[in-house]
Amino acid sequence: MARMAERKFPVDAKDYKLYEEVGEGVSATVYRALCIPLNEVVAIKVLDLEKCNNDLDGIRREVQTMCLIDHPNVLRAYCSFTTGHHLWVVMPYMAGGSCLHIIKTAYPDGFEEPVIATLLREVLKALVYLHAQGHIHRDVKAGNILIDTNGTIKLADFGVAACMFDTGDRQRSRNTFVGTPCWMAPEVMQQLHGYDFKADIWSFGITALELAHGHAPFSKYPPMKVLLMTLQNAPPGLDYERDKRFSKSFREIVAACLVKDPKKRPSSEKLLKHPFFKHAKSNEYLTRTILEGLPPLGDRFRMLKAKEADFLVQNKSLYEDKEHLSQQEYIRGISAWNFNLEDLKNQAALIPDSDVVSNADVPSTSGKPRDGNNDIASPSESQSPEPDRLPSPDRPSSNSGGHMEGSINDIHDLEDSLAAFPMKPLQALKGCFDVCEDDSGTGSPHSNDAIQSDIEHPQVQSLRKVENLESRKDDGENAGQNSSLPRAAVAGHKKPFSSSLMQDNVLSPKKFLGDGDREYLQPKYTPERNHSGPLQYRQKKEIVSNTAGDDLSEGAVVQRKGRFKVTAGDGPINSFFGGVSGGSPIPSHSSLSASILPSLQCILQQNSMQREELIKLIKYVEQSSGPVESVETGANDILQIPATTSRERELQSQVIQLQQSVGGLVEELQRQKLKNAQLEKKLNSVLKKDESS
Ligand SMILES: Nc1ncnc2c1ncn2[C@@H]1O[C@H](COP(=O)(O)OP(=O)(O)OP(=O)(O)O)[C@@H](O)[C@H]1O
Repeated sequence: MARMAERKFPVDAKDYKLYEEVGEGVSATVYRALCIPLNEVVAIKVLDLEKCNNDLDGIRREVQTMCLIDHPNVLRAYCSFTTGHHLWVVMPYMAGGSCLHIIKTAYPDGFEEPVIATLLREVLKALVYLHAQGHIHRDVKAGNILIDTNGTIKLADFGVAACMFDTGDRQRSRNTFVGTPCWMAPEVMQQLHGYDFKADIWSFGITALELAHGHAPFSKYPPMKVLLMTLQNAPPGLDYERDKRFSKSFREIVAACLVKDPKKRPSSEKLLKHPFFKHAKSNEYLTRTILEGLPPLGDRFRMLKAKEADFLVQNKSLYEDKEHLSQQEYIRGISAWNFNLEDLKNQAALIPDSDVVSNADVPSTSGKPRDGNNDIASPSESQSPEPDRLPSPDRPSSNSGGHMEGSINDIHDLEDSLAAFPMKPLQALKGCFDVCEDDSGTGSPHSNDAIQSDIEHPQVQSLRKVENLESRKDDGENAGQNSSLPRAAVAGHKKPFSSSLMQDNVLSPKKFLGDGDREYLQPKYTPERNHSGPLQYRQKKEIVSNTAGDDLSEGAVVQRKGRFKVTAGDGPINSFFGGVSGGSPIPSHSSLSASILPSLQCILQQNSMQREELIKLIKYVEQSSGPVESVETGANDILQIPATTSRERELQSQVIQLQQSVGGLVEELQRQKLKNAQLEKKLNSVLKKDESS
């Protein structure tokens, strides 16, 4: 390290030669490059500051952290500098790429246990170091585990790292909703008491499953569903049936990490001593087993991009349909997201019940072979739902009741869980979807893309041209025309207004009817789809923009934040070049209303439903104080009111009990009246007798 620090990496773009693209994240593109004066191959992460919204603090933090890092398992930055509106971060080139890339290229069903143990041991070493330094990484996942040709493993990407020792404003970042949903710990989602480095342990457990299965649990679901499932379901884990190939110690370590109560999770230091790591081997073993025979990183990256482009081109017709565009938006799900009960119900209805089976709903003894694409892991953990699970009184005990029933149950599930959500997480869930800055063109006649093409560094521009040409070749005839659309042309796209109030047609129930739609939402390419994978998303975004072709009206370009980020410490979302300083503590009116409105609407909607039911109940109670005959009719009326929530059902049964007791009292009264009348009669006759005698 000391030797490296002595070498001075130049801070001028002219001193670097960019080669091919080797990776893409949400806000960055990574190139292999040559540092000319030092004659050393490096990786350069090029961040488009315009696309980073107001997260300049985050970027600064990432770069600062990366420069200060001094550990063999943590990727450090050599230097960083800005050029145009791009930030270049120069770092060691990890020629093997990320574990996610390797999985996608050659191990779609995951790695073998010794490989996993070796990878995870190295990652844990990085976490022990970071945690000891007071850092929470907050984005541990296979996409951020990089490997070099000699098998060295480094944990990368400090885009969302937080410092445990921060005070004041920065401390608040730990109450901020960041991370990638599938890997995100429940306490990070819930935002009740903040979180600490144990959040990384959860992500580490999810990463272990990702390495074992080739994808993270719930990765095929849209973000909101992932959030709900993570909060509601028992934690995922390794399944005895499906994961027979893995050892008991592997199952144990995963289970130890994926405990919902962060206090019960072991520290990184303690985990490192777990017997599971007896299976770990040398770095050289990794080179032999997972790197040998792989094409160079740049080629692999291109192949993956082409594969995804193919997928999108093949499904072009789907994307041309406006409704599907909305659906596509929904799948990508962030910027136009609406936190709305109806939408959540619709979402639930979209997911075939076979996919919606919660961990808690599947008996582990079923021994049923699971769909290889099913991302929901671990029936084994499912038998004993955790005590800290959100209450869900109407949770179905099984999903065997057929498709419709499954969907309906799931809707109830969602409703109940929403009802059970304390207000803060409710806001947090809303908050997890950034409202993008005004991309709609209302503020600026140019989109980011247009600006980008104007002032992009010439090296990046020329690489983009080559990339465009290549993608034209790859996309074949159909796509050629579209993919050749220059970015500047696409820039004319009117991005959807990013208010949180979604247009009515966006998630209208009518589009959830057809099976085709379901297929669309659960495509055959499921293993390929990973909502959290930066590469796929970005690729989709571009291709969809292109394939959308003529339809420039809406939904074609939606900017997604790969990590969800909001809340306490975060000020308004503003553009780096928008003239508004980042990190202002006072939210703008529009961002405030965008964050609060959906929650208020949701509450209003629920209130008005409850109000209707109450009016019916009051009417009934008024009627029931009338003649006895009307009681029965009234009771029938009551019973016909669909019981939508358990509270309503409770009220209904109370009313029925009251009716019954009123009926009983009336009968009793009549009996007493009769008795009285008889007594009166008797009394009268006695009196008459007395008078006559
Ligand atoms: N030093 C490196 N050497 C080789 N490849 C790299 C390097 N750094 C990053 N990559 C590749 O580029 C991809 C994107 O990089 P990175 O994750 O840093 O971008 P990001 O915008 O922060 O993405 P994310 O969405 O994960 O936050 C990585 O997944 C990895 O495949």
